[in-house]
Amino acid sequence: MASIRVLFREAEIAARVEALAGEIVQAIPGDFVMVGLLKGAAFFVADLARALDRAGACPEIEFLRLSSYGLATASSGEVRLLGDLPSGIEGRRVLLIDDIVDTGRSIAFAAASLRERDIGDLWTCALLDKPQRREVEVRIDFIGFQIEDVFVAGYGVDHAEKYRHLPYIGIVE
Ligand SMILES: O=P(O)(O)OC[C@H]1O[C@H](OP(=O)(O)OP(=O)(O)O)[C@H](O)[C@@H]1O
Ligand SMILES: Nc1nc2[nH]cnc2c(=O)[nH]1
Repeated sequence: MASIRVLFREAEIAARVEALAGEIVQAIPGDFVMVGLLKGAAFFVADLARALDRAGACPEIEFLRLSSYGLATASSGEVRLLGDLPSGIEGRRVLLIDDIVDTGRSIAFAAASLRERDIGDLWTCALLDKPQRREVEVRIDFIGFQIEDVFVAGYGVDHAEKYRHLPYIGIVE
């Protein structure tokens, strides 16, 4: 059984999510759709949506379900689409949201898939960013925290499907 060393406590995450919502409403006035990447981004999307409401936005919420890591701690190199959006995203402005950007493959795959549907402007947001690990070039407009090359879990992020339920984010050791 792995152990988890706390990296970001619940209150620290909440404060950063609140600040990110402020940055997002400044940059994206008007209507937009949040598109979260399941499963990892579920908690982040839920908290960010409520923070966006407090900041004065009223986004719609959709999800795409992708998988790349499976039970492993390294990307399979192949992103699979396990669950798609309903129709009707054409022409909409989208804020694409993931919990973590590592190689960049998952969010780049999702961004490409959205662009194929003729959406309006697209912004990207990640709670955690590991820039040292990037293999695919992708622009992240809103970043919660930049972290080193460590494997993390908690707050929706799993290690072999465990630890998503933790209210904090920790390093898997
Ligand atoms: O930048 P990348 O190297 O693509 O890694 C980031 C992705 O890896 C995790 O997803 P995972 O495939 O583990 O699926 P999950 O969201 O269901 O946990 C995480 O939620 C990101 O979507
Ligand atoms: N759980 C988990 N999934 C990831 N996917 C890409 N990087 C990570 C990570 O650090 N932790």
